[in-house]
Amino acid sequence: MPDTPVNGETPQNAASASARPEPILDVQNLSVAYGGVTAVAGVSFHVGPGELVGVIGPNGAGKSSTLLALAGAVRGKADRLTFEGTSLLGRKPEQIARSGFALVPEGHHIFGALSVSDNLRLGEVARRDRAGLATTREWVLELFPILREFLGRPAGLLSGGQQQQLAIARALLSEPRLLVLDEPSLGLSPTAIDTVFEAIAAVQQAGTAVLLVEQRAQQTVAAAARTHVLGEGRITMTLGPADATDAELLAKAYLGS
Ligand SMILES: Nc1ncnc2c1ncn2[C@@H]1O[C@H](COP(=O)(O)OP(=O)(O)OP(=O)(O)O)[C@@H](O)[C@H]1O
Repeated sequence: MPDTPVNGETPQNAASASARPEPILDVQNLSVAYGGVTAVAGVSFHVGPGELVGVIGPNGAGKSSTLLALAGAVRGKADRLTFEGTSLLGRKPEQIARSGFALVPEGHHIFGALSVSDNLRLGEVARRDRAGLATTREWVLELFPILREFLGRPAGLLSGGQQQQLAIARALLSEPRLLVLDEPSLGLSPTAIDTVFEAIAAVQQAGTAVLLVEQRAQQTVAAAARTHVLGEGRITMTLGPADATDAELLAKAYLGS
């Protein structure tokens, strides 16, 4: 697949833009700077309803900064930054989190002293529909059976992979329309990584849109409808599932060359 311009949308995408459904997340020309350091330099991409979209790239490419700007945790500038048609610019992280946008940040951010069950309850606080909540809880525990087994155990005693499952499960309990994951495979064993990727596929198949930031290029490209390669704050390529078997292309994408 050829390199794409800075905006990262393929020409085909651009041509069919009028035909595609309204994106759930629309990012146009997003930039993030920390003082004089530019971390994200004009990134554009979209996530359609129920789509899984990937973002890969080496350390320091600007992946986390992009997600933090979407979630309102750092201030970004953009021509357009909308979630379900509403601008995210200038909104507070807690407002964004309550609007159906769930970010699972890098690292697990679970509460180690609390039980698995109590950690899960924290994901339920904004839910008003108690009947629907019971269904979601059951679905989440089916996705991550290990959590059901350890409901009464302090979350700090779980393995890294189990803690990551807990963090994703907690986010799903808020019943987000968009689940945003920042490097969920980081530090996990190969088996735990497979479990996390299987769960992400199941989440998407259940109709939730997913924005997945990863360093596991091959698995991400295989799973996502589109995977944008980020290098030095810019989208340098956009890959499709068929590219997942092209080792040379993936290496080039990963090395940012
Ligand atoms: N709070 C900050 N203050 C100053 N510079 C920062 C800050 N956070 C990130 N940066 C810089 O911004 C650039 C992008 O960092 P970012 O964490 O977004 O990249 P990343 O692709 O997520 O990397 P990694 O995979 O290592 O997490 C890097 O040069 C980084 O040093």
